[in-house]
Amino acid sequence: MYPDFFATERVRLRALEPEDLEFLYRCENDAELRESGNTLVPVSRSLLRDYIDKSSAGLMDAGMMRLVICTPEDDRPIGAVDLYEYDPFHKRVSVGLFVVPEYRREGIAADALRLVTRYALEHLRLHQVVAYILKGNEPSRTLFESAGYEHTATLRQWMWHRGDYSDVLLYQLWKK
Ligand SMILES: CC(=O)SCCNC(=O)CCNC(=O)[C@H](O)C(C)(C)COP(=O)(O)OP(=O)(O)OC[C@H]1O[C@@H](n2cnc3c(N)ncnc32)[C@H](O)[C@@H]1OP(=O)(O)O
Repeated sequence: MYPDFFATERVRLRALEPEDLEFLYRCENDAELRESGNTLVPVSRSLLRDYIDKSSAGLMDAGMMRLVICTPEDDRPIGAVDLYEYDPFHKRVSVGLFVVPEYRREGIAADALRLVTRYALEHLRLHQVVAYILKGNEPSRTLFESAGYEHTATLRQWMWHRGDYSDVLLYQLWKK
């Protein structure tokens, strides 16, 4: 049987819907997520509405895609996983994800990361998936290592984080 790339018993990954606007708005303007990302200004609802409209283009056309992480029972959005920096020549893509605090430590991110990695390598037939993790982000390091990613390089002083430049660790998982 062909694998289901978008569901486990714990999570379902689905495309963005117009109804996700308020969830996205909350997350994009969340202080914790902002500090681990590259957002410099508050994100407006109008910008996000446009983003949702265009999100159906898919990874191959848009170079990026966001999947909403949901509870399988009621489709409630509890996180998101992004594939971005898609490179069709070198056949690689970057991955990033978050889970809302109320649903953490339940294996949600572990399932979502495994699903999206498998989707990228098996269904899209990419050669590798890459992740950039702030050096101090221990939960994420363990999460990615458990999913089979290897720490292969360190980008020194790569991101401004909490008043100082922080190293960023490059994690890679490639087809062996
Ligand atoms: C490339 C990147 O995307 S890096 C940025 C990642 N995103 C963020 O840092 C945003 C804020 N943080 C979060 O959204 C969440 O804490 C995440 C995504 C890091 C983890 O989400 P969760 O759903 O809680 O992770 P999950 O429950 O699947 O944990 C998987 C494993 O990761 C590790 N882990 C997760 N959270 C923690 C923690 N707080 N402390 C230590 N280890 C942790 C553990 O090994 C865990 O397995 P275990 O519970 O069997 O010990």
